[in-house]
Amino acid sequence: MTLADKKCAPCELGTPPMSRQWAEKLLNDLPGWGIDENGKLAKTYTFNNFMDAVHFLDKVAKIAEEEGHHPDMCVQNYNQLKLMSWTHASKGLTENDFIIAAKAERAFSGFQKELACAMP
Ligand SMILES: C[C@H](O)[C@H](O)[C@H]1CNC2=NC(N)=NC(=O)C2=N1
Repeated sequence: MTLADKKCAPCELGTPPMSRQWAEKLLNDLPGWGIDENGKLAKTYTFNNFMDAVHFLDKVAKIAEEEGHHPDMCVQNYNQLKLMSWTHASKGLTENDFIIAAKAERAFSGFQKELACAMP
């Protein structure tokens, strides 16, 4: 089962964060993702315009709500969306963060196809 097919587990307060080496291993399956200066799993997506960034934010928001696991999301530089995920309950990274990232990747490839079809 790929990360994107998994479901997020409920975030139990105090669950220890995953090891750095496990995190590095899972990063191999997530092109363009990294661990930022705050220890969050992060990626910045770039779009053709502001509204595409906002529309993709909405798609990720629906995934997060469905999974009960919510990344920080920042629309920046008018056409970029930065996602930053960590598990508040663990004050660190857990597999949930990688599941959200993998689902965002899958949503992004679908969104790119949608945009290509819409192009005149
Ligand atoms: C009660 C609710 O499920 C929890 O507070 C969830 C909500 N979304 C969450 N999102 C993230 N990123 N980390 C959490 O610990 C978390 N906990």
